[in-house]
Amino acid sequence: MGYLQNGEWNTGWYDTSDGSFDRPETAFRNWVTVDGSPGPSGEGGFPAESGRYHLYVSLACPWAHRALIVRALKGLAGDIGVSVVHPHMLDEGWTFDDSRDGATGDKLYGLPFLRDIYTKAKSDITGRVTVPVLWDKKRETIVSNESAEIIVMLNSGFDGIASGPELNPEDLSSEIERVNDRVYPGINNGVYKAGFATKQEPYEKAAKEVFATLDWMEELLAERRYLAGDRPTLADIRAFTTLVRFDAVYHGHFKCNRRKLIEYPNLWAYAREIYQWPGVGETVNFDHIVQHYHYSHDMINPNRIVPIGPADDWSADHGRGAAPF
Ligand SMILES: N[C@@H](CCC(=O)N[C@@H](CS)C(=O)NCC(=O)O)C(=O)O
Repeated sequence: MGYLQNGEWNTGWYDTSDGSFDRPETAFRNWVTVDGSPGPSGEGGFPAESGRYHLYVSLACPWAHRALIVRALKGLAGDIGVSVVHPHMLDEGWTFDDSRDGATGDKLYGLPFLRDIYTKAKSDITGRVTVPVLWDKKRETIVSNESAEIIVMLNSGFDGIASGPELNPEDLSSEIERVNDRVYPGINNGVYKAGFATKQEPYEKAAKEVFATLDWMEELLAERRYLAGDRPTLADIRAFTTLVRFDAVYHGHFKCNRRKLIEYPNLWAYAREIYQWPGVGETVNFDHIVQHYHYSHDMINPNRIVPIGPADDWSADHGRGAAPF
């Protein structure tokens, strides 16, 4: 674990001296658009082109996982390449060690560390070195390292190249926003707030919020098939990457242990359905997920014992009918 300061690597963990974890802002906020015009933030000059962009991901990371799922659902696997880091994130940060199954090394430049991709984009950069990264091979720079925006680009910035379902439909936009505004603080970031807390009070506040949010989602799914309505949207992808890690990692390692995902009938069937959509199961790597968290966070798990894990059956029939696409 560490961060870049003026392009130099420093080892160090987040400042949690007040007992709570605050997620830092993201550095690169440009957008791929159909014609290269600027998006809602950053600068323009990143037009959609097959073969031009590359994703750097960890298969352990829920934020990177969002991008991998949308890439798969939008039929972009042949247009956007992927490099996968090693699941252990220690003093060097994310590395391109390819010795573990599923880790690919840096397919573009053969660099040793993900931080080298950040300094290649900006030699004097200050900030954390996070996944996912959407890289532009032509301009040799980072387009974006904000997953919430990368998935919107993959859904709609590649029109004419992408196929597959519309995951950000205009008519559901206010519901998508309403759901995201609850799911992000409640569970996506909420599990981290519980897990990284170093004092009792912030831990309890976050953990209770996790379960209040899961209870709310469980009830919502009794009324509608997907979180924002009758069709799957980016809100479901954003929820799924937390749900799929829940029993394996967040329940134990992050102390979100009031209930397991499999104890919520609607949520568990819903999560299994998404897992079983064409292309999604292939993006889930439980070995990287379980290894990463238990091995990398030595302030939570100093002996690096990796638990044997639950035996949740993700391929069991979900009973919710045919896949929507
Ligand atoms: N806001 C970012 C957060 C990404 C993020 O925090 N990724 C984690 C892995 S799950 C990471 O790379 N952490 C490394 C670090 O913080 O140094 C996004 O959603 O893309």
